[in-house]
Amino acid sequence: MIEFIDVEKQYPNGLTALKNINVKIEQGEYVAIIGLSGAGKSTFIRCINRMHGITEGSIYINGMDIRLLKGKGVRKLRRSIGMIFQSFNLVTRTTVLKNVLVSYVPDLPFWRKITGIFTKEQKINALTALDKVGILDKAYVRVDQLSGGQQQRVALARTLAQAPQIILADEPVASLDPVTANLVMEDFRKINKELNMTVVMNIHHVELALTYADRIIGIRSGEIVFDGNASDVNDEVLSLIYSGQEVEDTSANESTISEKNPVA
Ligand SMILES: Nc1ncnc2c1ncn2[C@@H]1O[C@H](COP(=O)(O)OP(=O)(O)OP(=O)(O)O)[C@@H](O)[C@H]1O
Repeated sequence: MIEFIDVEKQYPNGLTALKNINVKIEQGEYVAIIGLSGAGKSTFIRCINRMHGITEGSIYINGMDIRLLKGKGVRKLRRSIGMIFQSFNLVTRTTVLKNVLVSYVPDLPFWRKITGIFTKEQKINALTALDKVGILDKAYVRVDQLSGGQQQRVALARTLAQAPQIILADEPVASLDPVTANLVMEDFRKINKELNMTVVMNIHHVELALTYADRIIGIRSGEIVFDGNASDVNDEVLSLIYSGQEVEDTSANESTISEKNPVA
């Protein structure tokens, strides 16, 4: 379980990116974080794996106060949490399989790191991860010969090979065409349901969020203004998240939603 208690995050320049954050995410949930650009979505996600430190409050992961972790503890935490980025973060001049095997590098003894020798079990796990995201046939293909969607699947397989309990995804489909974006979102859902991995994803595309995630957290100006089932998100909720208007103000909601078109 991920638990935020009275969390505040202030950047060194004085900007408060998160405030009064109290939220619990159970193991196996699929949560989409939505909100305007600059609302604090990336900051929220990056606090979970200590890419960003918080300034007030606590974050517990499976009962462990991650604020108390030091060097080795932080590295261990990050290995137990997969992270997927919009830009895939792959080594494009080498094969798909090698990119997935990279997830084992921190666990290798020094002599293996420099020789690049992986165990049979690691190779099987890497191939199994590629199979899970449907690109086993691409294992020996160079990454730069793959489409964007296939590359994001390699990134997902690399994360899976790490066997994390939690996957954080920062705009994972933002650079993909609509059809491929749906396929990748489908992969996330499959992994979430079949392997009971928690998925916490930032996403600008509201329609995709509502289609694939079970729970939506709406952040506005660093605060959670909506937290509920995807099926409970309606135009009024979207207006609250995206325009800051109160739910009662229905007359203005319609025009604001169509103007900003957050559901497109
Ligand atoms: N390293 C930083 N130093 C100072 N301010 C930052 C830093 N990173 C982010 N911010 C600010 O914190 C606020 C929240 O940023 P964040 O990236 O979390 O928003 P976001 O909702 O993910 O936005 P986007 O959808 O555009 O990625 C913004 O005002 C941003 O300018």
